[in-house]
Order: sequence, then structure tokens, then C-alpha cells
Amino acid sequence: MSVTRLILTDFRSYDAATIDAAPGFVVLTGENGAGKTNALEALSLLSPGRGLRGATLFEMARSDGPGGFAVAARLAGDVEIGTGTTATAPERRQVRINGAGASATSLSEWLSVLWLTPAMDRLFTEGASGRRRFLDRLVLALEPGHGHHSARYEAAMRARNKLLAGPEGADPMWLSALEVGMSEHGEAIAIARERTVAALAGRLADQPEGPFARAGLALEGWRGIDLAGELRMSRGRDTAAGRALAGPHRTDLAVTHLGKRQPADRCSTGEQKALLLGITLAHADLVAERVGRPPLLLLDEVAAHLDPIRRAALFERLAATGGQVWMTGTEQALFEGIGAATRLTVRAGRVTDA
Ligand SMILES: Nc1ncnc2c1ncn2[C@@H]1O[C@H](COP(=O)(O)OP(=O)(O)OP(=O)(O)O)[C@@H](O)[C@H]1O
Repeated sequence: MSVTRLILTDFRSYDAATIDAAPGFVVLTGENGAGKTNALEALSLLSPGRGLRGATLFEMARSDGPGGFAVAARLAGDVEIGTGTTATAPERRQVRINGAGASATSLSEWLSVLWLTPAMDRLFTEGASGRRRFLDRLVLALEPGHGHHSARYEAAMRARNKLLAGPEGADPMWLSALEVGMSEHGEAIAIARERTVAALAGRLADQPEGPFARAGLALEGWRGIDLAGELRMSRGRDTAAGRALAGPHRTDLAVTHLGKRQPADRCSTGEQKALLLGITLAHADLVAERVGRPPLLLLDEVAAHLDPIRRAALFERLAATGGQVWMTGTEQALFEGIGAATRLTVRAGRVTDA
């Protein structure tokens, strides 16, 4: 599915901008600070979650605007999806699909969005939460129902944490009900993650060794067996810790460089980027094959960090995914090898044809 028109209103550095794009490659170039990543961030909000910067909704509204923002997109096939906030509820995300109010999780029924950003250079070396978010986006693209389970699990977990922290002891009946809810959704999350990792690992193992590294994937930590029982047993410890010590929020994605037989966090920066690209490309192929709709890929400043041979190989592989790929860079010369593309220039919150 491609975004054929993107309309930004009071979003970050944009007061009002309309971007028309064809399927295939879309290249945004401009100086540092011009608003390229902001445009990709707006596109990343066409999926559940907080987008590619993990920012708050309040931060996304234009700082000298009236408060609130809107991101609207037309998809190929005349589907219209949009999201945003209002000045009176700047932290409440509203979603509209074809004019009707909808939940953020339902966005993934229309579009799968995946991104690679410079901040993800630290994905393998920093804490597990970033890897879990990355993993969940991979799962979501293959199983749109995953977002529903994640949202319900998080809500039940927050309610249980609050109950355990309460001053006069938690009502055991209410605690049990929340634990059963966490267990039901937590186990569904675990199973969906297992399925995605197995499918992706199989595909990566089959890939020839090329410019993008072959990654070995495995799940570590909590594995999804009788969560309700585990939670019931650990109420005391969870109260002391102030959070649940078992559950899918305690799972990690372990990544290995198969060629080097080395954990990803010990690889060089370039090798880590190659691993991320390898996973993303294999995943895009898998989604295209299984869902019949390749993901929308957002690659922020990826081209600039590759040597010319790897860059050419990347463009070739991206074209083969059959999906729309939005890329940013400071100069058009980086994208000479890609052939037909929507080429745009971004300057001070304005987008024009390059
Ligand atoms: N809420 C906001 N309101 C107004 N301006 C904002 C807001 N958030 C960020 N900006 C501005 O957006 C600009 C950054 O835009 P962006 O990150 O898209 O740049 P970029 O073109 O990707 O640059 P680079 O090449 O340096 O990565 C900064 O000037 C920043 O001050």
C-alpha cells in the first residue's frame, strides 16, 4: 500500500504542507533541520504507537501553532486515514479511517509501516525495550491483531501495578481478574512473537550472504507459559518491585551475526546497520508474500552511511520489495542510482519538487 498524498497541519515544523507521491521510491532531500525526519515521523504515525521518535503527542504539535496537529494520508485505492490531536486534548490521539473514528490499533489493518533511523544504531547495545518495540512492529505487520493484544495487556498491567501499590491492600478478586487478562493477552503476544521470529529466522537463514548481513534471531527471557499462575505467585515480589516481574514485557530479541558468529552488540557499527537492513528487507519480503501488501518503509539517513556498492545493492533490494520506500538525505546525488522516484526538496517546513 502506498501513500499518494500526505497532508500535515501544525505538525512539528510544518504549519500546512501537502506532499504528493507516486508508488515506489520517494526521496526527501534538504539541509540539516529542514524537516525531513519530521515528514517521516508523520508517516510513522499512520501505524499504532508513538512513531519513529517515540515522542509524546504534545511534542509533535507545532510549538508556535494553536495546539494540536493533524496528519492525513490518502492511500492508493482511495482509502483515507488520519490521526492527530486537538488543542483541548493534546495528549489524546484521535484516528479516522475513511471519515469514521477508529482505534489506533486498527490502522495496521490498512498499512504496515516500518522504519530505520539513525537512533536505531544503538538498538543492539541499549536496553531490551527498544528491541521489543522493533520486534512488535515486525509482528504487527504480519499479524494486525497483535496491536489489540498489546494494548489490552498494557492496560491490565498498569491497572495491576496501581492496585498493588495501593495503600490498603489489593482486592484479590480484582487482582485475579487483571492477572487472567494479562495472561490471556500476554500469551497471545508471546505466540505471535514466536511465529514471527521463526518465520523471519527461516527466511534469513536461506538468504545468500550479501551486502546485508544475515541475522540469527531468538527470543530470550519470559516465554509465555501460565502467566496467570506466575503473577499470582509473585504478588509480594511485584509489590516490592513496583512492577510485574514476569510477562511479555520481559522478553528480549537476541540477534546474532551469522556470518561472524557473533552477538550483534559486539559487531561494528557498520555490521550492526547491515544486520538491521538484512532483517528489514527479509521482513518486507515476508510481509509482501504473506499479507499480499508490502510494508511502507521509512529509511531516515540510511543511504548516506553506505558505500556506493552497498547503496546500489540496497536500492536494488528495496525495489524488489514492491512497496513504497521513503528515504531522506542531505543531497540528491546519494540517490542517483535509483531511477524513477518522486524527488522532493524540503526547506523550512515547505516541500517542493526537487
Ligand atoms: N513541535 C515542533 N514545533 C516546531 N518545530 C519543531 C517541533 N519539533 C521539531 N521542530 C523543528 O524541526 C526541525 C528538525 O526537523 P527534522 O528533524 O525533520 O530535520 P531533518 O531535515 O531530518 O534534519 P537532519 O538532516 O539534521 O536530520 C528543527 O528545526 C526543530 O526545531
